Amino acid sequence: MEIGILDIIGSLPLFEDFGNLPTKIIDEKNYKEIKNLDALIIPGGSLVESKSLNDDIKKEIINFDGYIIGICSGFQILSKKIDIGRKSSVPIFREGLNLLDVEFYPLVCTDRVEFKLKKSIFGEGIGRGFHCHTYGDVRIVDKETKILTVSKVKKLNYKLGGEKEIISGAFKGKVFGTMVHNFLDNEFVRENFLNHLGVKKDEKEEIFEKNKIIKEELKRRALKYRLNPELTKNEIKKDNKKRGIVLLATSSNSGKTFLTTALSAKLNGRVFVAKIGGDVRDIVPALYLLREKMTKYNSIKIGERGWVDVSEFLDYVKNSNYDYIIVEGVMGAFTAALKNLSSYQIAKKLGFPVYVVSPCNISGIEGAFVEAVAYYSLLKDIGIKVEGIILNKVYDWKIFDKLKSLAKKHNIKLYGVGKVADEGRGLIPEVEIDYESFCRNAFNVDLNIDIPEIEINNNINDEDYNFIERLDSWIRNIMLKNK
Ligand SMILES: NC(=O)CC[C@H](N)C(=O)O
Repeated sequence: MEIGILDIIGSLPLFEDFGNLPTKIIDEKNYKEIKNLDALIIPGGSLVESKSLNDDIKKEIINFDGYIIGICSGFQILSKKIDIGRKSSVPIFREGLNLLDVEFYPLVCTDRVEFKLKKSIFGEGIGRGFHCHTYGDVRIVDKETKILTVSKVKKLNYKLGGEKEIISGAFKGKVFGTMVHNFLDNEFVRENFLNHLGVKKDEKEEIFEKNKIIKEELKRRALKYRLNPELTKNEIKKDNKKRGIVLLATSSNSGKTFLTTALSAKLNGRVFVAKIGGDVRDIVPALYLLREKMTKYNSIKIGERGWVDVSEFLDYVKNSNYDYIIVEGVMGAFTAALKNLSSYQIAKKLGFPVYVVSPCNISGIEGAFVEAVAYYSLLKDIGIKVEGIILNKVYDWKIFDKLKSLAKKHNIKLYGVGKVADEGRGLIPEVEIDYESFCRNAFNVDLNIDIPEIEINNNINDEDYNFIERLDSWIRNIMLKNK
């Protein structure tokens, strides 16, 4: 039994376990072997956005007569066409392989879901998994293609609504696709599939053995190691310390995702990235680069958005063997503070040191610095350990240097990250993202910040946050000085 997993530019072959079924890596070099497989799994990623499939690979997949299982991006490329024109006034269609009579349109969903599996070679029943996509409006356009999965979702396009059922998967003949990550990790799904393939107990063990070996190989091929070959040898634990930070911004669109990715690219050690709130799409580039799995611990709840609460998160990272924990905030640090739904409140509960990220493209470098200093001071007042400021999208280093000297005089650590020369569509997370290009750009960033040791004691200080009072006393102090 040989089950292939596609490992090409833009794919996420370790984003989930795929039931531990893959036994063979199929890449840009050995794609001719697809025809010898019993089944091919096409993982998620940015296969459409990265234009990952060349004509030769396309041909092999189209002519393959075994089972094809596409997950998320892997499902999208099996379709007729995908409109990736999110935030565009006209659709931007990309052609799929036309193996399923399905069309895709923009619909953001990042929920953990329960899905109903319709009768198929995977059996039928209720399973669990998660959604993490931008183009998730699945429209079946021909009767020959049937519904495979229906997911229960609560949040679509960022809006929390009531619970709703949406079509999340389709199949026709031996071609299957679903938007549900962890689909094959549902034991009944995997067992039914193996039974259908006629796999007996011994052979199943063999599959799992081979799977362990190829997973190690896939990890070695992570973009992080391809970019930093020296880390392949050195990446051993130096000490038992855990280091970590939270990136809090002065606004949304500050480039936190880019910085999280940039940090993940160069750190020498095991890196765990997490997102405050539900938008796990933001940490996928880092997971792409590191070739780490998406788990429920990668998203910290804020109100009803997100996957695990702070205490569950802290327990998990405390008992993990990660060396670095990088947490990305959502929106600005104080957005929704009066509803007790802001990133700074989560950062405070975590107790990790914070960097203030301030983008220079709206109020200029000077304005960005002023805003960042205000945030810095208020966060400190609130009792958060602020480690420094990162000005992002710096366009003039002379101006930056002047501010840096000033910051130094006041003992504030100030870092700058230059503007990315050409921010094409594929480099804007909210619009369209090509993981390979985004991560390569992030790797080129020169950002050498201190990541302090953290103490995780999980005695969460559940004080009743009264933001207005905090703000009041902070303003009073400023006004006093001005008198
Ligand atoms: N997780 C994924 O595979 C994402 C698929 C695709 N890039 C989307 O955003 O819709």
